[in-house]
Amino acid sequence: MAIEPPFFEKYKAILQSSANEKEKPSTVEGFEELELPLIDLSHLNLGPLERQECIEKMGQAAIEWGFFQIVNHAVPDELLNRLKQEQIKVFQQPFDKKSENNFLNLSVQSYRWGNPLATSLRNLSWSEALHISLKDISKMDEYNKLTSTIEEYAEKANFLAQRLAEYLAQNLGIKANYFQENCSPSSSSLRMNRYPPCPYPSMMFGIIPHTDTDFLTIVSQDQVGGLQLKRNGRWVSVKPNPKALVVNIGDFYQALSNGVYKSITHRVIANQETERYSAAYFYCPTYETVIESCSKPSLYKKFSFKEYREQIQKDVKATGDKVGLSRFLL
Ligand SMILES: O=C(O)CCC(=O)C(=O)O
Ligand SMILES: [Fe+2]
Repeated sequence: MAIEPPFFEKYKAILQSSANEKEKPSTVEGFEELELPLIDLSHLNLGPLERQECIEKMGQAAIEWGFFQIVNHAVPDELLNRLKQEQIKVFQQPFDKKSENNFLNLSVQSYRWGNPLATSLRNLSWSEALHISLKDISKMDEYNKLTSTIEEYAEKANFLAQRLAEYLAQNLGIKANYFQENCSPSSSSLRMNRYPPCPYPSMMFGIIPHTDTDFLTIVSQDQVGGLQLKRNGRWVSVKPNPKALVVNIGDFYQALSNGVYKSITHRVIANQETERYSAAYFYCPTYETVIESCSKPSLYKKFSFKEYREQIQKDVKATGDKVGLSRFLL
């Protein structure tokens, strides 16, 4: 049975009408490949001076890039490999099974592909994803290796994300227990992405340009490459580093930091030959948490995670895409 989602059948009309369009998404070729600022977390345990330098470097990267990569992050390679193997196994199941409403006992729409509301190639992602809200993990079959691996990974990722968020907060004078008070291991989510080979890589995206709806994201990616971010008005490719995890600032940290840390637009380019896997851990607060700028005058209205999500849902329905933080500008 076929594992691939029926991209061609579903998006036939868009594919046909877009073949002649002048303005197509950018192609794979010709992007500069950059190494993200590298933060070695082992420096936090050296001396006070190295520790301070490391924290400042992280803050600087969050200001100038909105992205950095971390090594010596204490997530074992063995666990990352196991997560990838389980991820491969789950996506290799037949499409009919993946798209069942109670697949893995998760909430409806945990398994996603393409974009049900796509109106053109610009808002169509050539990928499939399992988006697991971590509060759902208790519903999954507990004797399953996928469940236990996700549980193990989520615990490590949560610990790491909280530490990163706290170090970043030190540069801004946000109170030390802010994240402990507002985030819990079950308020975050894990999105496992699979990018199948795409027959038209020059015409469409693996994931359309977006910013992340969270405080920060920790991404584990394989060596295929394709992640790009917008830097000084240009798209640049992130060079994969097998030892590193990628971290990016999300909309909530941009709002909390009053625009100091940047939630940068990023995307994934489709690849004609090779499938690609990544796993993104979204560090989020509880729904009721109200996010408010840490300094005055505030650039943004305060909003709860719930309000923000509802706004995104409205915008996606109306435009096929999320509008994001600019909705909340004062
Ligand atoms: O696949 C990647 O490298 C990034 C994925 C991503 O941006 C996301 O899931 O939000
Ligand atoms: Fe993202």
